[in-house]
Amino acid sequence: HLTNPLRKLPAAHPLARFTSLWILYIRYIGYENRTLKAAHEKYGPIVCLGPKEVSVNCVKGGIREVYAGGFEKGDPTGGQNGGGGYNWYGFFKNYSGVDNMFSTSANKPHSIRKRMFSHIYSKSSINSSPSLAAQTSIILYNRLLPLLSAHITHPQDSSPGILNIYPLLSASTMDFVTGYIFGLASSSDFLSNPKQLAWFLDLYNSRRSFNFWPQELPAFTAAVQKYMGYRLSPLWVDEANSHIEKWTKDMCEGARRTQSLENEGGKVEDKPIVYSHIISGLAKEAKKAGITETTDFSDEVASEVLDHLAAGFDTSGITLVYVIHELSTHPEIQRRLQTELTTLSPPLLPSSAPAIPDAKAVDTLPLLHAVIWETLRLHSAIPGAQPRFTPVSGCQLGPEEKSYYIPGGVRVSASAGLLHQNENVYERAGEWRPDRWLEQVDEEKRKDMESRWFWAFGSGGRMCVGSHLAVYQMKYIVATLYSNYTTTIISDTNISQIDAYTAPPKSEKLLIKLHPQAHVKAG
Ligand code: HEM
Repeated sequence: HLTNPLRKLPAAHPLARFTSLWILYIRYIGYENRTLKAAHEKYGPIVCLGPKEVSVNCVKGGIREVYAGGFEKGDPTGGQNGGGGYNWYGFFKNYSGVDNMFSTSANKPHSIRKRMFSHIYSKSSINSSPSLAAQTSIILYNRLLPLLSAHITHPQDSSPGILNIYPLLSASTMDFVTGYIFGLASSSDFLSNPKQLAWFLDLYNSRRSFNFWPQELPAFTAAVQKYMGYRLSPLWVDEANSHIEKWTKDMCEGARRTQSLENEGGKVEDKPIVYSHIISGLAKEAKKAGITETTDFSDEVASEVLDHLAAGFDTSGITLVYVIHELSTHPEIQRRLQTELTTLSPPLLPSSAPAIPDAKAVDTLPLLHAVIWETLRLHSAIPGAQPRFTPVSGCQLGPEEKSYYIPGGVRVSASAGLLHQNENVYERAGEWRPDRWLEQVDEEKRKDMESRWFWAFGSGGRMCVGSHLAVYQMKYIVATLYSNYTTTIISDTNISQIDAYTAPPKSEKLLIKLHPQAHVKAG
């Protein structure tokens, strides 16, 4: 302890300087986000969480150094020959340990993989993709709108128009993301298959509370199982993972078949954009590395796309449920949004099908943009800590007036949920106020709000690759819903977010009532 430079930092708890058991316990009981919030409020922008762990909550001396500075996900001082140490994201490998971009420990292999995807997920590719436009039209007009209208005319087990909107939002985002990855013919169609949707969500969500042991203490978890025959994570979690993996491989296989038929007049919406790209990207990499024989990339491809579809559907679904909750509790903003949506041409009404308004037109609607951004700020789908490790040589962290030397191999993290609470940047930060994004502010203030402190998608080399796809689909879904309906709350009990890295509502539901607008004919 006496030689540990972290002893000079304010400690989040008296035990934190001496043992990591305190922060492990906080994580085990699901209190990490609220504990870090209280610690930063009390002690300022840098706090010690354990003998080899700190949390930062500032831009300069904080996220700028750690994330823009490219600190690695894996501990560079650990493992054999260095570089192979603990990596919190190793938990996100699929197919019994096959890495993907998100789980990759070191920056070098990560950036090779990321370069493969940057183009297809760029804003210009997303906004101008004929495949994605065709998929959008089909998902919105042939699936989402008929389903909403059926809730009015044939309510399943409640009064007309009353429904739990959350699973429907997850279904929409899954259909969008898998559509873009695998092509529509090989993707999920959860909006039309409620049973399949329920099957998937049950498998996916049931695993959430079993992350702690394999993610925080993977070596210990494996040792307990090996030597004591005791599973700290139940067997059915592995079984749920296997089902999801098998389902993903089936979609890969579908995309492979579509791709091989591409020259035979396939439909534009069936083009497997991401899948094709990764196949050709991996083949190019293999060629560069001098590998000439045909290599089977199927596990690598599936591990990668499984991560994209999980990251993409869950986070966007969570954001959307809060968009709808906030709009339903702010009827005046909902009305202003509906007025703004009438300016779209063609309008997003069933009578316009199959034509949809241009992606750029949807993207530049000022209030829609403000509503999405304010929700990403206040209800970040990933509000939790994003851990990295300090480089071997160590670094200086903390605000200019009081920075500290941090040695190599220290776990360091920041969180969107805390950065977005800065009152100097976001006044009345606890309130959902989309108008803050529409107010006239000076250039510096705008940069603070929009880029320096806005962290819903992270920052630096490992920030979200799917942010433009996320914003694209969320804007079209919200625009479609509010072009046709008004929403009010029926029950929002336990709508607040769970205390976790990815944070859906505690209740996993939001009961709303849909009120058709005058032009909507029930069908
Ligand atoms: C509202 C929606 C979304 C939010 C809030 C979000 C947020 C984030 C954040 C914060 C990270 C960095 C996490 C960390 O380093 O710990 C991330 C990474 C990532 N996201 Fe998203 N995301 C969203 C949608 C999507 C979509 C639609 C995709 C689909 C492709 C996607 C794919 C990924 C991938 C592959 C990474 C890892 C990137 C890398 O390792 O370089 N995300 N996301």
